[in-house]
Amino acid sequence: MSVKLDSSDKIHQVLDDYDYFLFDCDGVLWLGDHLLPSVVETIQLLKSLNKQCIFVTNNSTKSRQDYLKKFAKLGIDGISKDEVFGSSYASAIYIDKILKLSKEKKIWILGEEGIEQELHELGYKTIGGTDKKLIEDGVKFSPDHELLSNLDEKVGCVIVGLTFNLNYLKLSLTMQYLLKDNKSLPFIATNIDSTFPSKGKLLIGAGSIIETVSFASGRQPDAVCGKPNQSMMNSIKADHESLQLNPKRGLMIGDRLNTDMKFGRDGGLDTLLVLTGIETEENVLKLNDGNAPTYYANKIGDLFEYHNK
Ligand SMILES: O=C(O)[C@H](O)[C@H](O)COP(=O)(O)O
Ligand SMILES: [Mg+2]
Repeated sequence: MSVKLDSSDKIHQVLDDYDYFLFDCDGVLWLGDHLLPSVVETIQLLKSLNKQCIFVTNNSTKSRQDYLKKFAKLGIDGISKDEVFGSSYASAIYIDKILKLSKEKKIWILGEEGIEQELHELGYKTIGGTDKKLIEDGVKFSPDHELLSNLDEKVGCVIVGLTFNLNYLKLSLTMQYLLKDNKSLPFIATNIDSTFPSKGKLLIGAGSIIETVSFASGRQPDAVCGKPNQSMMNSIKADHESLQLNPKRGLMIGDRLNTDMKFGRDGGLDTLLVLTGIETEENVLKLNDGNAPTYYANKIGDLFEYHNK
């Protein structure tokens, strides 16, 4: 049964019990560009107590560099690039270190800038993505579009993530590359999140876009790099030996059960679910012990607000 963090005593105990606080972003720190209450104060409190704060997001639309700008813009200071892990970065590392794709090859992207930047940083050339040619206003889609019949022979891999500027041409080109060479190009998905939490509304998530091209092409992704996949957890543990040695000194904080909470649990960490994103208290209370988060709270800011009571 999950313990609700709704008193100063419980919060003080949590602050004593953990040295590493792994934060999900969408639905925990913010909703879009809307910062959630007492987030800045909570991170300042944890840093003042010499706690390690690490940010682990499945949102592939931004690179780690872009997230540093967003943190600063929202007043969350003192965050460094090696404290940020995103599914765009995890996917780029997968293509480079696991697939070992030649830098002679190009990568077709159905996604936003974050994926482009992380791949470019590793020396890869990309096509698709934010290419303006693919979002020509007022241009009626034609199956005879020259790009559909002139696929780039240098493309060696397809990656799909959350795409805000989505259209039929991009979906169709992605499908052509997934079918190319007898369906032999590696198909990488950034994350499985079916929905995207925004202020006051739930939007379509990366997972739903990936399912669209997957269903159409008759292919399942060869790899899904975001949470709950442990690749980001292994990178974090590789950088933080004492967490590797004692994962129980780590607390994974998130708003989604099938990504964040599973990611933490599979990594051997304890887990805290906050109710400012995808899940409801009702969802949590009906869970059996095996899948129930260690703790839950109304919002992450309660760590600060109850600490000061
Ligand atoms: O659709 C998506 O990609 C997700 O909703 C979003 O990215 C979740 O990001 P996170 O909560 O892991 O920061
Ligand atoms: Mg989230």
